[in-house]
Amino acid sequence: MLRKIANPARLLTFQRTMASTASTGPLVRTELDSQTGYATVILNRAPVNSLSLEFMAEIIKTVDELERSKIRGMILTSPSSKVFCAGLDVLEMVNPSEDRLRSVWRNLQDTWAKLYGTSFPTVALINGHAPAGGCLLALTCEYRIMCSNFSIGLNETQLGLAVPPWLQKTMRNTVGSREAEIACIKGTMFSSEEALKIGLVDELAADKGEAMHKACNYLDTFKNMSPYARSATKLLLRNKKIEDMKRAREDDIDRVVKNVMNSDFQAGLAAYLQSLKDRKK
Ligand SMILES: CCCCC/C=C\CCC/C=C/CC(=O)SCCNC(=O)CCNC(=O)[C@H](O)C(C)(C)COP(=O)(O)OP(=O)(O)OC[C@H]1O[C@@H](n2cnc3c(N)ncnc32)[C@H](O)[C@@H]1OP(=O)(O)O
Repeated sequence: MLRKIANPARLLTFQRTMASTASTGPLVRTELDSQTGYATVILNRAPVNSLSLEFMAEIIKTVDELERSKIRGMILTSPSSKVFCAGLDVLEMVNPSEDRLRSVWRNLQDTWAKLYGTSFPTVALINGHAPAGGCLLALTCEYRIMCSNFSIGLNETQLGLAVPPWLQKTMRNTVGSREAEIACIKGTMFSSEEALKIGLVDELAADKGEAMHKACNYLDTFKNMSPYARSATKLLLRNKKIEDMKRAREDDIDRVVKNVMNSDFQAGLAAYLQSLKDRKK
């Protein structure tokens, strides 16, 4: 459940309706507490918040809007009780047109860059599983609070995908070189407790209410600090990585197209999709 806001009149909700969504309501909901200046961004693409082209475009637009609104902090979360984000929408990779695949990958790069380079402080409230692109979203935030009994990790190699350099760097920056190298190569999925142990998340919480409380505590640490000094320092730390990604982005896209258009990859993906269905039987 979302944190109760003392005065509901203070709650501003930005809502956008998106075409081609299976979710009810907008793909991304933002609730702004005007007392604190904290925005809760709720990823809302049922059933598992998988990242389609349109969903990522909506996340990017939301962050742009929040930058303009001069918020004091953002909490990124999901309305699901089981899944934070299931990663890239695997259907985007099934025999895609090359143009769409290029756009999907470009939007994933931009989603990462936009969230990684926000001027305001960001917390991922990971209230469910966060494989692959779900872990990527969490890694873009400054601070991660994870509810117990879920899993998180960059499992791309398990799916036959290479982890791109910019994402490897983000993982390295978070857990250190050795842990990142092994985790990326093996495609390890970590339990919440293991993730805490290696520093992939910063705190655990028993439930979403506790996680929200801890997220606000993190954001409160900046309450009396100059937003300029804070964000300038963050961007000095992070901008080079964003610029590096942008410089190499076309090569990155070419590599992904080659990877995904390959018939062996497509055969593996078909088997993977079947295994997702079989798990339910
Ligand atoms: C363009 C290619 C670029 C390649 C570059 C490589 C790396 C770059 C790094 C970033 C990108 C990474 C690539 C990815 O993110 S690939 C996706 C990886 N994700 C997964 O492997 C997650 C698979 N899903 C699960 O493990 C589970 O669904 C779960 C998230 C643990 C949730 O389990 P549960 O609550 O039990 O729900 P269901 O399993 O029943 O799922 C409900 C429903 O949703 C469908 N679904 C699940 N995940 C995805 C997904 N990622 N994309 C699309 N659809 C998904 C699932 O099939 C069910 O559908 P049906 O109800 O119709 O059966």
